[in-house]
Amino acid sequence: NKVIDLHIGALFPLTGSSGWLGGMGCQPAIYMALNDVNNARDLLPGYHLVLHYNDSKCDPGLGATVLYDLIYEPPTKLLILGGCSIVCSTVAETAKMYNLVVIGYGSSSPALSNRERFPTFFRTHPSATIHNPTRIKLFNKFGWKKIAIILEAEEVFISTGKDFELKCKQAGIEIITRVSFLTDPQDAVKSLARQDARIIIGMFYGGAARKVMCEAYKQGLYGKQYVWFLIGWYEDDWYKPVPEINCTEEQMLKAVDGHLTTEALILNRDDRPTIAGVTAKDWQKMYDKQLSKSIENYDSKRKPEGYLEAPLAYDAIWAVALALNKTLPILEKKGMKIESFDYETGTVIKDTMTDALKQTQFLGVSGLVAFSERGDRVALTQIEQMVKGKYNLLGYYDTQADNLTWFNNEEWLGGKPPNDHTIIVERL
Ligand SMILES: CC1(C)CO[C@@H](CC(=O)O)CN1
Repeated sequence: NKVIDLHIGALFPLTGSSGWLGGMGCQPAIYMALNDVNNARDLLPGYHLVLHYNDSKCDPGLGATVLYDLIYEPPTKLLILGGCSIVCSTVAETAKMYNLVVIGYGSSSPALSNRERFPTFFRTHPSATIHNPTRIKLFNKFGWKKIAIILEAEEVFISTGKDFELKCKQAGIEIITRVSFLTDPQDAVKSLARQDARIIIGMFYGGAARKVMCEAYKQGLYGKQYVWFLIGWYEDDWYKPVPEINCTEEQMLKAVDGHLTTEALILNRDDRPTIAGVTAKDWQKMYDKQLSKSIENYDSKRKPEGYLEAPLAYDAIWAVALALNKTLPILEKKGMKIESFDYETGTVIKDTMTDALKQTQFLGVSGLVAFSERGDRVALTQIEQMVKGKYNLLGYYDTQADNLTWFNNEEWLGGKPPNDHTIIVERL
């Protein structure tokens, strides 16, 4: 019997001059998943998923126009996949007017957890706020109660910083100072020094991280009395100076020595077979092969942007397929067909899809895939420490279970964890 096509829209940040251009790395993973889903025997019987995509350039304005193209050019799309946070905000805000579910595979902004604004938004990419409970868990572990924050004035860091301060207050942790900068962190670092900050949380992109840590070197905000918490998803040699940084590599190494990082775990770490039918490690080999086919003279040392998030894109298609699979029989009972969906009257289908996504759970290549009430990805976080230019794995944290797996690999320059402020020893 005839196979019916179900059409999905997607926006990839492929070209463009700013923001996260992760479409390059994510698109091949999405096609891998489409292939696997369409070949899976007992999934979506009688249906075939077809993808229609446009380049968003990680630009919200262009994102809106190409969303309209996807909506107004036949065939009708059932849902939309989105990448960059700033594009997903525009797309998810608009898409709900067309009864469209939106799945973010590359969107980390905390703002997207707003269920009033984005009632049909789900994401396989964890929100940036996932770092915050992990940071607080470590403060409690090492007895730090006075914390300083320095952040780059970007929406994602401002909203993560707000969530962080709220959680610190709830945990009885004092924020002794919070500073931000647009492009030059010199004054911000100066005020950290003035406030005698010792435990410092840095929220900024990799480029700004180089400037901050070079400034920290110049102002002596490094060494055995300090702990810097940085973000863990920078490229491996992020601390190596680039022309505009006036610190040598060895000065940078001194500044970054001993810092801790937190990041969401977005590649399954054990050897269980994932939804792809293979382990995450084996999947990555297949993905690498796919990349070398889709990017001419692909250099496996220069990973494309989106390489890290590719498992999230792969799992997003599986989440859609499994949720759709759950939706079919429910619609049948209502005498409805999924292929009858249209933007004006599709409310019941959209609601059934949303309910199905809320219950969707599976072991994806990116780890256990599950969504919170607000559509946020549930995930573990990973904690590392840089020692002499190399990151050592310190542990994992499961926020939901408040469970810290710790390997006792940490090294302190002063032989023990630094204090969070100057201890005045009374000479009796
Ligand atoms: C870990 C990172 C780099 C965070 O930003 C995401 C992009 C975005 O949130 O717009 C992609 N993944």
